Amino acid sequence: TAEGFHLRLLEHVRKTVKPGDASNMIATIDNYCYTVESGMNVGDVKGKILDDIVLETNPTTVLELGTFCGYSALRIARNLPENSRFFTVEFNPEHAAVAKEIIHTAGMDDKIQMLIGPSQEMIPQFKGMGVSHFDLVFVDHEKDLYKPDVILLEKEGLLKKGSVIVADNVVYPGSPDYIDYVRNNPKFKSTNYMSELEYHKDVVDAIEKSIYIG
Ligand SMILES: Oc1cc(-c2ccc(F)cc2)cc2cncnc12
Ligand SMILES: [Mg+2]
Repeated sequence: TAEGFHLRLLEHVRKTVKPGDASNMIATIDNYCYTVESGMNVGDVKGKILDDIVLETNPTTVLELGTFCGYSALRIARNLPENSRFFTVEFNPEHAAVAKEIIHTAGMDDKIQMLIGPSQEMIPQFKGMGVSHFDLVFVDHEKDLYKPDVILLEKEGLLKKGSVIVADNVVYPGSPDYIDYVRNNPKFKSTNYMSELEYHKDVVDAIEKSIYIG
């Protein structure tokens, strides 16, 4: 069962990974998910779309909602310029503990700051941490929180003209209220990137990129 996936993945990583190498960690996680059991990481196919958007945006301040095991945190951090600030929020302490070890083993501690707690409580704290706004936000947590959290980010003044919101799973499992909100909101310009569910070629999923125009 998916229950305990993070612990089985961590055991596999401890036995096989080459420390200090983020790309090797990413490949190791993908290989485990293709050959042993799939986890809810964004994966390599949608991960490439995410990589391209990060490289195109070249963000200096980034937020991820939904760390899980740290896979997408590594994909994002790997493509950030020097002296950028990257925060990732995870509410599940067991997942966060696995992510912390995976990020540490990959040698990316100094690029990624993990916060453990509910996104609705974490988001109001960023101004006080010296964050003026986020250039890019990757939304990949509880699908029912996509819309309220993006609304909260705007309310907190954490979006600026040109800020990019990248949302995973807008088809499967789907976040219909978020898609409806962001596509019908004149403050956002959205693009859909059709793809497939991680590690499942036969299941359709998509990434939505929404640029905040304020
Ligand atoms: O990318 C994702 C995929 C799935 C998921 C659900 C059901 C299923 F059968 C397969 C995969 C769940 C997620 C929860 N949070 C963030 N991302 C997720
Ligand atoms: Mg996802």
